[in-house]
Amino acid sequence: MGRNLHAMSSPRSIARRDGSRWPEPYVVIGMPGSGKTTVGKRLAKTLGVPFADTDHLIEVDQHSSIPEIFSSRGEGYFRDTEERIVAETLASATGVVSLGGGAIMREATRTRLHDFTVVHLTIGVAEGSRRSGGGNRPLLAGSDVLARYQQLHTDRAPLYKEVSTISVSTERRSTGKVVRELVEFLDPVLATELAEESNDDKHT
Ligand SMILES: Nc1ncnc2c1ncn2[C@@H]1O[C@H](COP(=O)(O)OP(=O)(O)OP(=O)(O)O)[C@@H](O)[C@H]1O
Ligand SMILES: O=C(O)C1=C[C@@H](O)[C@@H](O)[C@H](O)C1
Ligand SMILES: [Mg+2]
Repeated sequence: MGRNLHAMSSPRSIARRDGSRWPEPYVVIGMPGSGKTTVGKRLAKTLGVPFADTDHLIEVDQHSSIPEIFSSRGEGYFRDTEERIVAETLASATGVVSLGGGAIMREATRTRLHDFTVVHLTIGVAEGSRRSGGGNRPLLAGSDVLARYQQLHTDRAPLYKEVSTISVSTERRSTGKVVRELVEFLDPVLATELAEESNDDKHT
């Protein structure tokens, strides 16, 4: 296991590309900009399982974008909605589920996550805040992004740690590399098959 990946325990389920077995979803958590959507989508594609992103499901449920929900209803309303959507999604989803960056702030959500294989994507404060700029993240909109990102990181780091099964860095590493490492941990049989396929491709 490389220095970029730390496993706290074994995965609870094995997902196969043919869809034969994945009794419960893998859940992806991490700071804004850590790559939950990007890595989650690619991981699901590689495993051949469905992908869901609770930020997107909240927007569908509310017929509104996340910045609009924050500005018209406030953060408390957003967090209540998020807690409900995360609970519904975890109760019914299979495959890979990426959560919003702050979902783990709710104790009820952390308690639910104790039953799942949780992948924590980590990122340094400088790179994470650089990736999170722009207007689409209400908690990080405007100026002083670095200082606010640092504060969120300090507040949340112990909460991510509390619920994660495995943590992997996405700093200065391609999405493909991160996904390959995750598949080696979550489904070693598939990882070997994929490595063999890629070797065959190189020799044909
Ligand atoms: N491994 C990577 N290397 C470089 N850039 C990346 C990597 N992974 C993601 N990014 C870029 O970082 C930005 C944020 O990624 P993404 O939207 O997947 O993060 P997120 O964790 O889902 O964020 P949020 O919490 O806001 O939903 C995107 O522009 C994406 O292209
Ligand atoms: O870190 C956060 O608190 C957030 C992250 C995003 O994924 C969204 O869920 C929303 O912008 C809040
Ligand atoms: Mg996202």
